[in-house]
Amino acid sequence: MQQAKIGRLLVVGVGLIGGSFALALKAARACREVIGVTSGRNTCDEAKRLGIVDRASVCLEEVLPQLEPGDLVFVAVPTLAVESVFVQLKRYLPAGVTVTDGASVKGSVVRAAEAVWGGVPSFLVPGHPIAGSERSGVTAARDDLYRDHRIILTPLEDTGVDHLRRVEQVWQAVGAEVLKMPVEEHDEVLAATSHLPHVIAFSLVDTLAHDAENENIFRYAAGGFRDFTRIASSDPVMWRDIMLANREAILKAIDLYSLNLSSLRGAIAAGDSGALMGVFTRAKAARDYFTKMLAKQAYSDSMQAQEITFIAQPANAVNGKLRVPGDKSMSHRSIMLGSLAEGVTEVEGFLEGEDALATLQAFRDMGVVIEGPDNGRVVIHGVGLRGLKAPSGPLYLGNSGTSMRLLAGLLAGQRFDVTLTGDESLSKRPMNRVANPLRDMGANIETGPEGRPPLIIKGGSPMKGLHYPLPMASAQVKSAVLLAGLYAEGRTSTVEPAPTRDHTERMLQGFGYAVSRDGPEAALDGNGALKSCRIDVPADISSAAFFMVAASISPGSDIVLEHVGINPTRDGVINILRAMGGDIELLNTREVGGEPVADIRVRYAPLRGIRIPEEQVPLAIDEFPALFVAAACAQGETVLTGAEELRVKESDRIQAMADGMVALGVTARATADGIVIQGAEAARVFAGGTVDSLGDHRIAMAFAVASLRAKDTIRILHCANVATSFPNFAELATGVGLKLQLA
Ligand SMILES: O=C(O)C1=C[C@@H](OP(=O)(O)O)[C@@H](O)[C@H](O)C1
Ligand SMILES: C=C(OP(=O)(O)O)C(=O)O
Repeated sequence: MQQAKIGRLLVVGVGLIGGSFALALKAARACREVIGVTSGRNTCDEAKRLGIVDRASVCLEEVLPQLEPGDLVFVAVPTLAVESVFVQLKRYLPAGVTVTDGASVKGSVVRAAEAVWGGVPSFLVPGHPIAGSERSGVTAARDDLYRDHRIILTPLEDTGVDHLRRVEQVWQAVGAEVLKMPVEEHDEVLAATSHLPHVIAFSLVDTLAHDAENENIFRYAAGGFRDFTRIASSDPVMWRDIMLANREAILKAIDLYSLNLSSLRGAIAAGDSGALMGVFTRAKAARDYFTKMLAKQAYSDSMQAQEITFIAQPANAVNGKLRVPGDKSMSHRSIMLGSLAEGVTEVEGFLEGEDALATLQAFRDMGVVIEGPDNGRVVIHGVGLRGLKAPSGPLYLGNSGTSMRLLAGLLAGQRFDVTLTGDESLSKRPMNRVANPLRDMGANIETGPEGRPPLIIKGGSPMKGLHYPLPMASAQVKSAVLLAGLYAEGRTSTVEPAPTRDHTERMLQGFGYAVSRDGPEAALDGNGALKSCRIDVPADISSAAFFMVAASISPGSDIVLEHVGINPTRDGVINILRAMGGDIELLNTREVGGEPVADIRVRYAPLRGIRIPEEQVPLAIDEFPALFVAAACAQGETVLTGAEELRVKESDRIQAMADGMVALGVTARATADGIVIQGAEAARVFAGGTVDSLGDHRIAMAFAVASLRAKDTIRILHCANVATSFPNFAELATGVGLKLQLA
């Protein structure tokens, strides 16, 4: 049985909010008695009959003196009636009793307290449950109204620590999540998210109800009207009070909304289809995002937002045909170049993973109309090289290094200022590798300490072409410089120390922008134009790699990966697995939209350890976590060198994989620029155990694949970011034979 959190509960106002609190506390056995105070005898009787209160009274001053230290008073009357309750509390409330409230406006509660006590007393903890319904009154009370809902408390400087803790504990006892916020912030947030929608719903219904045609309007009103206006059935007194109590913040919200409504009116009047699509696609994306957040699915803000653990039980083989999601690198670039093109670009096969969605959202935030994604289809209404608009706030790029580095280049030559931010992992990644050459081109860019994000880019800097020999083999750096070159005076060229993925060069050419390529050098002239086109994004070889390794290490496996991009700057995983003895066949090889594509058949074959040729490293840079699992299952030693770049990915992938493999009983030793792995021939190479993916999608998926040769269950921590590159990994993996569960 749950321990009582408080002594007695006195609910002042036994309606939906107060009554539900009383019922929930009783259900949680968090208090020993509930006393209700209501304004009418009938409500008292009803509250007792419904079992909401143990006893009830219409007279607050009669009940208050009976309270003792440790008891709690919950004031749940309409906002403007709070002050009269406080007057009584001042006279009759015994010391040691805690008071909280449920009013929707906190500024007015604080003002009422100041009027009565001359300040906010330490025992008063203003609060607001973000739960409710259009129903009101004692009969609407429910014991689960607050379960999984948020409660905002707005404690003040003088609020007593014990009182605050008591209020927090009772809300938690009824299953609510407690947040804290300053009073002013609460009132502004609520004005926008709750009070304004009520104003609009009341006003819409009132407008239509007074129309001469109202009968027809209500008779034929379809689902939309019903959904939209549900809240106009709410309690008028409560809402009148809220409007008066939070007047300033609500007026601000109404003014902003009126401005937007009148510009939407203007767009409709002018037949401006672009402006209408802009508003509607942005709003749809925002609404979908919000639905995903409520469903606790990640979207651009994954690591902190949720915890996912993979539980991978030993499995035997993978079999079947599957198409993994679209290529991440190409998906990013399709949005970037489509936005800068003139005309409408249609993309098929777009990766609906968080990284690519972060890029998409960034361009929406800069005024580009983008329809979709809808089953991998995206339609981008390009604005031309000079058509981006200043975003209203920082561009948040989640976990995506590619988004931040390529955008840095593309935005360095704009006329507006912009700040690029990211999640905890991205905020630790080095950005001077792009900031330095961009500064050499004339850009004004500041980074955080040690060259880490955020990137603060000041617009209006004239850019000039640069010849840039890259200090490291990085497609992101190469692309950032070339994209900045689009805005530079004269010619910009890059020379890479080893071939890296060339999607930027290929796709620019697909958009009709001339890029000259000569061995390691790529060059373009600034101030040209991109012409819209169609893009077919093939399946991502980096995602396919997990299944290539899965099939290679588990006897009896035979798998076909359909429509995979096999660009020669990305095919290191095929070359390395083949060198280890892997059985990989490329079927139906073809060219789609300027990129080579094939169906890849992989069958089990015994692998042997190798010294991985350094020239393969950039061609397989993202596939090493999976390849290390293959190495652990190969006969003999595998040695990787020249791969120090792996240390600055979403995690330090050398250390993360070495630690995880050692935890699973494999002999692996991290070196400064690689790893040495002793392969084992046993049927079950990996012991069971727990490994930490450190929030790195590729580490998480690699250890899931290891379960095919594991003795016991592998638990993989912090796997939410798998959604950045491969949102349906678990579903596809279990479909072909892995035994993977999410917890
Ligand atoms: O340009 C790209 O799309 C990418 C380049 C690579 O990064 P580096 O350029 O840092 O090697 C790769 O690791 C990343 O996943 C995607
Ligand atoms: C390194 C990766 O991506 P990014 O640099 O875009 O975060 C990756 O996907 O493995």
